Amino acid sequence: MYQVTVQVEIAAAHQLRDYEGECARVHGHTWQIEVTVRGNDLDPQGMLIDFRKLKQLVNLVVAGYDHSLLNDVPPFDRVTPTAENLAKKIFEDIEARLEAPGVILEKVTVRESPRAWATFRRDGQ
Ligand SMILES: Nc1nc2c(c(=O)[nH]1)N=C([C@H](O)[C@H](O)COP(=O)(O)OP(=O)(O)OP(=O)(O)O)CN2
Ligand SMILES: [Zn+2]
Repeated sequence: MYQVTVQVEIAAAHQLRDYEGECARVHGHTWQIEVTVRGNDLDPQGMLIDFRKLKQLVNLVVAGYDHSLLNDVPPFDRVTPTAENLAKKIFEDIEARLEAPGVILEKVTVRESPRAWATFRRDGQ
């Protein structure tokens, strides 16, 4: 089994709702979004999926969040933009658009900083 991982970055502000502490105020992060796919078979070029194709897809999915206040961008106008919620939403959006036979989306990790991150993956995977 092979795994391929790519990472992209966005700059965005957010604020936590119903939260006691300074993170309830608007503040920003350079969010790192790490996406891992897996599969058993390589194409004739020896790739599970081209890094560039996967990065393009991730960039497409997160483009609407870059340089935004996440709390203004659906669904985060209703759902608090925690790293966990962002990871799940990005996972679902990538999964819906991933057109690569035999390539399965394994996990999405969203880092607010090098010291704090959240990962979403499907149960049992
Ligand atoms: N489980 C989660 N906990 C917290 C989240 C989150 O998304 N999921 N988010 C926050 C805040 O956004 C906060 O900006 C991040 O908190 P923290 O990592 O503590 O940020 P600091 O910059 O203060 O951390 P240092 O490591 O001290 O620099 C809070 N919790
Ligand atoms: Zn934050």
